[in-house]
Amino acid sequence: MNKSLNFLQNLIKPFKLRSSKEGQNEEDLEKIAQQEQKLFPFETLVAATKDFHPTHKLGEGGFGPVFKGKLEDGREIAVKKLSHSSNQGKKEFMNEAKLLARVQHRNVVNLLGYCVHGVEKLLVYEYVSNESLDKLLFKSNRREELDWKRRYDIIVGIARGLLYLHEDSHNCIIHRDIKASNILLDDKWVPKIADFGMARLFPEDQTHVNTRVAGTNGYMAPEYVMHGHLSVKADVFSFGVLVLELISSQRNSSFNLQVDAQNLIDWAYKLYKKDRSLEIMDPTLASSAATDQVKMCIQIGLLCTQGDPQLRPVMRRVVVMLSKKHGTLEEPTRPGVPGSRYRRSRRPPGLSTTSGPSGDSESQTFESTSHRTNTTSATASTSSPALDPRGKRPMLS
Ligand SMILES: Nc1ncnc2c1ncn2[C@@H]1O[C@H](COP(=O)(O)OP(=O)(O)OP(=O)(O)O)[C@@H](O)[C@H]1O
Repeated sequence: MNKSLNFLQNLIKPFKLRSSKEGQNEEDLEKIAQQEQKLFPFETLVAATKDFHPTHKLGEGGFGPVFKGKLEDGREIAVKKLSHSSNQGKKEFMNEAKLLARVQHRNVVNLLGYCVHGVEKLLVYEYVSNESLDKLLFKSNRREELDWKRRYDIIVGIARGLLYLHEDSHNCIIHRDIKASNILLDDKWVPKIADFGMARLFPEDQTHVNTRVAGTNGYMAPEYVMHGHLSVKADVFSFGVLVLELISSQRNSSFNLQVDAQNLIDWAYKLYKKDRSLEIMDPTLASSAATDQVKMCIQIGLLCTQGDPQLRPVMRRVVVMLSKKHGTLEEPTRPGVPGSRYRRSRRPPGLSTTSGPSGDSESQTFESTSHRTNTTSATASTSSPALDPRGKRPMLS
């Protein structure tokens, strides 16, 4: 009896082995497929963030809270829990997130993957260790750490990241929300553009909940605020504002000098016309600044913020201009009046929001609103000027 049992067991052994190996293989394949699809299991994110513990919270943006986490393999991540107001279906969200996870550039915050769990939709980003640019530039006493060389490298890095989004990624991505708080710096001061592609994830984005107190942010191109005309030139405008902010350490939106100017770019333009543009420079840069380079960057900032979008350079040209040691650049024309991404009340998307015909958006007071306008980010064709009323993709007019 024992003999025959042994015989039987020996007969079954190889099959048993094979089936457990197959099981292992299946598991491995599943893992590979998950990695390929950039799909994170919810439990992995729960474990990484200690169940989204408040002490792990990095902050809260218009799209929801962000938590710091650590994966089992040691990688640090930032997990963004999207607010439930995204009406996007699961499948569509996954498709869009998968697409965005393919966007990879040294100057863009990498989206490592995503997760859907019940009603929860989460995005998993690489963790960027230094502060966001606005905190360093405007809110801390660490401003001096940003000497001219660092600021110049940051300007060049943002320009390259934007060029990639506009021209070199698989789709043209118009960011629509370039501003100092959306630039994260890593431990080597490399700037990384955050929050790209959000309009793809919030297609009905006029329902986007924004819990923060709204205010003028002063980065939005006038043609976009007033007429809903969206093109890569809207990002170029915001980039120009950012360049001038980086040089002056002043926010365009809360520009408060006792000078005869509406805002920072207006002030910079007036001084430029008098050949005194260097006066906008942050005094802490005096010892580190290469004045010719600073002047050139001011001129580039002014070229990018010109009122007429046609006259603004594309990012490829900006990157070339920044790489020039010397050489003449064209003369900037009058700057446009920047607007705000917030509006007073809900109006049909695409219509004028905050800035009146007089263009005095900077002097207006904006009320807190529970809705964000459709101005986050879009994927579009470079030549598409008009805005998709659903806020997702610009359409050909
Ligand atoms: N990948 C990341 N690495 C490190 N910190 C991050 C990362 N992404 C976001 N954060 C931090 O999380 C906080 C919230 O970021 P989030 O981008 O959601 O909002 P925001 O930029 O403050 O506002 P908005 O939604 O208007 O752009 C910020 O303090 C930001 O610095």
